[in-house]
Amino acid sequence: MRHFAYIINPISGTRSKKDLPDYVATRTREAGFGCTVYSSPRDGDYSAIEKQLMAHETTDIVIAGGDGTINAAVGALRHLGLPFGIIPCGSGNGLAFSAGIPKQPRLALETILSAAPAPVDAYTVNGRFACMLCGLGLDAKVAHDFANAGTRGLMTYIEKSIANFFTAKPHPFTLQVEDTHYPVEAFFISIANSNQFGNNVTIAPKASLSDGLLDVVVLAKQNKFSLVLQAARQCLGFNKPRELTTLTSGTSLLYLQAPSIIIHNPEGAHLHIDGDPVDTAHLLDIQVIPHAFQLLMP
Ligand SMILES: Nc1ncnc2c1ncn2[C@@H]1O[C@H](COP(=O)(O)OP(=O)(O)OP(=O)(O)O)[C@@H](O)[C@H]1O
Repeated sequence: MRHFAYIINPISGTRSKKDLPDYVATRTREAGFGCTVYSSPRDGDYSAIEKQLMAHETTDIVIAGGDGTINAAVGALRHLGLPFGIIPCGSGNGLAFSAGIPKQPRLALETILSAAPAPVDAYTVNGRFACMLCGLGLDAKVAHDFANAGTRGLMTYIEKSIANFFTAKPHPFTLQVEDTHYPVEAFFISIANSNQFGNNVTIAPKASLSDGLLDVVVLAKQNKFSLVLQAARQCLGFNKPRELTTLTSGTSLLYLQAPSIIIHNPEGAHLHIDGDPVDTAHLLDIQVIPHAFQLLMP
């Protein structure tokens, strides 16, 4: 018999999750399966939960949280080889929405109970697990401010994005794909596995969750009006990915796909991984992990 483990983050997003444990347990048992409900560990240490998963002969792991919770749970538990499901309960829910998982927790649960697992890529940033989107510069600074804001949710995210937009300054970077080096001053660099930032705002509309490629988007130094226009063109899917070797210097928006990339970050621009702020580095080695885990998705 299938046995579902639900890992619920009590603080992600803004929606109350008070009734969620009872709801998922009742509905899962009604469907004829076993289940256990856990709270996500605040410190990201999943070793105690892992022991429980094995003791209960768990067959499926369902994460109710945002991208940060998915990152921590999948990074810690994917070696078990069990399929993951997502009930989107975060502020952005980029991976869940990229995978077409419904926003409503009840519908997401029905998808999980009936879906077949499909492989999804992930990647590492200097060896650290990432599954959705990481970024350097402006959006990472927003992630740092968001984490310190005291409130979560979309409105807080928008407020922090607007405040940072007006003060943002470009940073020097060098992109390295195989033997090609491309120096660029940029407001931000996003490296996406999913096709969006979250909340269905696309950053790399062509990004596939399972093509073995990362989508890299760079917004280079330009005036802020042009920055908005270029970002809008990218979000609306007007740009096509190009080879780094074909880009001329002075290009205001770079969009490329590669299985790995090295980014030199001499000024130590802020870094986020899956929406959570992390310590930055002067050299970032980013490598895709093809078919890193199985996701229950429509
Ligand atoms: N039991 C817990 N108590 C308190 N904090 C927790 C707990 N479990 C996880 N966390 C923290 O919750 C934070 C937010 O999680 P998550 O990223 O999933 O939500 P979000 O930021 O609201 O959504 P999204 O990432 O989709 O924008 C993470 O930084 C994580 O460390």
